[in-house]
Amino acid sequence: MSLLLDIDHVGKTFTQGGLLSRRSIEAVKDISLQIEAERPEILSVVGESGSGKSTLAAMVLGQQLPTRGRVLFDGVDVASIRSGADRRAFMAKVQPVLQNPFEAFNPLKRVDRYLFATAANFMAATGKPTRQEIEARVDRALVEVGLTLAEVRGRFPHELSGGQLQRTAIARALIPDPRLLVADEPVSMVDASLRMSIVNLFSSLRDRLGLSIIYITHDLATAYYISDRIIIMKKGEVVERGNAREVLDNPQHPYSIALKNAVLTPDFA
Ligand SMILES: Nc1ncnc2c1ncn2[C@@H]1O[C@H](COP(=O)(O)OP(=O)(O)OP(=O)(O)O)[C@@H](O)[C@H]1O
Repeated sequence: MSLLLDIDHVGKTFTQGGLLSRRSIEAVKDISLQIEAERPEILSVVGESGSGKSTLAAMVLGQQLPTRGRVLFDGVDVASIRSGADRRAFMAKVQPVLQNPFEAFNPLKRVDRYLFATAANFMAATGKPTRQEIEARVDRALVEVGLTLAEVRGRFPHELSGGQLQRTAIARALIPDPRLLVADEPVSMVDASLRMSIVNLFSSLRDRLGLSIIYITHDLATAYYISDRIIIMKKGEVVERGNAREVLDNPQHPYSIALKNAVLTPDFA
């Protein structure tokens, strides 16, 4: 069994304040978690605000370095990736999807410019691509998310709906052919009526492209619906983990039970 992602006893402590008022925050305590390379999956990470979900995501993305343990991607310690070329190769394989698509795009810049720039950047690793090759790559990524380049071409962010813009942001993440998406609250800013279509898109990307997705959310209903596995975090620790439906149908830890009761919807009843 080879591992795509191996989070090995990882912790992150932040230190804040000056000499006299120094205090430590253990955002992530000691988490181990693996995703198998041959078994693409959606892994949901849920927990209240401040439980360490985003810090864990930032360590997987190499944006924060662990203060203990290691994050291995495809067998390589993410903390050891230093050169620009290695960093670009890693980023091609592990892509973030942000919470707010309106923050991902400058309102004064046409969205296709971002897509072309991303394609040109990642395709440059194998020689200078032609304009046609870049457009074909961008169109392919947009088609994967249910859009086309013709629909997006020349548009500014405000000329697309929130759902279309989040799809475009996901398309941008797909351009380098990643193996893992790290999506931090990707539907919380999207209109409630469109949320299911975006999370369904994640399921279909897993099935069609063999992508694994770490789905960070407060929304237990969508987590229940699309995830294969779930971890429930509290104060930097995993308090419960397992098959998403089994955990959410029959939570064991008092915190998981409270979390479920707080958001009980007819879906769970
Ligand atoms: N750069 C930082 N410096 C200091 N403390 C931080 C930093 N980033 C996060 N923290 C602290 O670490 C803890 C975990 O934060 P984190 O953002 O990972 O939680 P979260 O579960 O993602 O919360 P939310 O759902 O609100 O995004 C919090 O106490 C937070 O204040």
